[in-house]
Amino acid sequence: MGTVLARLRRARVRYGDVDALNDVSLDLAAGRQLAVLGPSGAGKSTLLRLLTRELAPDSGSIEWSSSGLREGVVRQQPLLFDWLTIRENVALGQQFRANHVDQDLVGELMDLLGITPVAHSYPDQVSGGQAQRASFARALAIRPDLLILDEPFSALDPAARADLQLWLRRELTGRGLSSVLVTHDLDEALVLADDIVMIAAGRVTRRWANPEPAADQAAALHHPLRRSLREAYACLAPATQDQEDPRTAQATKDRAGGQAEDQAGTAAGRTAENHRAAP
Ligand SMILES: Nc1ncnc2c1ncn2[C@@H]1O[C@H](COP(=O)(O)OP(=O)(O)OP(=O)(O)O)[C@@H](O)[C@H]1O
Repeated sequence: MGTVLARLRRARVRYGDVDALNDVSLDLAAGRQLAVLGPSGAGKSTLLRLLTRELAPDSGSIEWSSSGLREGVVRQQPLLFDWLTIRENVALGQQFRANHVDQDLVGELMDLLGITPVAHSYPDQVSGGQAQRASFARALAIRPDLLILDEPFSALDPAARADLQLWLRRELTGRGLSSVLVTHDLDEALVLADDIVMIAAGRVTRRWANPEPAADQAAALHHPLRRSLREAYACLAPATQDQEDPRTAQATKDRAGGQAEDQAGTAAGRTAENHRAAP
């Protein structure tokens, strides 16, 4: 593995009596995408707050490869300023950081994200998908080394979500960026992540390497790691076990070989799992 941007070692964060994170060790490698899965209250947001430096560990450590690393953040809601146009919102991160706006880059990102037609609109005049695209453009406009993504697709409709996920994967790879994505969507993790960790009760409980991310959400349904992720997640959140995802039901029907293929998938999943995420 190449350069490590950030290294957490045995990090612990407490809020009063609550251990929100406990004994978490992770490497964020340059050019790799990490997905963090886990049920509600597992500690995912707390982990992101360490990475955005809003918090420091109570014990253990977080070491950065450089003090000048740039982090772009995209959250569940776009968090745009209502009194600024979409273009002004996109440029805002640059303005804050450098007191200078690279208008060419802003224009290029808006083109890439398909929001140039709404450049002069205000946030309450655009769709939720367009607003979230503006939030991605704003994060990328600071030329980040690391993108921190806190369920950035969860408020989007399925078509916009799939579209933006594919766009993001291409951009992350094309620009050589690293990302940390918190998501509840296993298929999203399979599309976007090279490494996947599961957190429960503040601890990392499982790690997977994903040597071949799925091409899209439909391909994720047949991904060799899917069963393993699903089983691990179901153990943590029993309610999800009974709720058959309609996409899974269709995928199951599609499988001609049924059980034989399941076994092959599980075996392949195990092989991929053995190639574990560091450390
Ligand atoms: N400011 C706070 N004060 C006290 N306890 C907190 C605070 N923030 C989070 N917690 C607790 O810390 C634990 C981890 O919370 P965190 O928000 O990191 O979980 P999460 O995995 O992001 O959950 P969700 O998926 O619901 O957003 C939970 O038990 C939560 O109740």
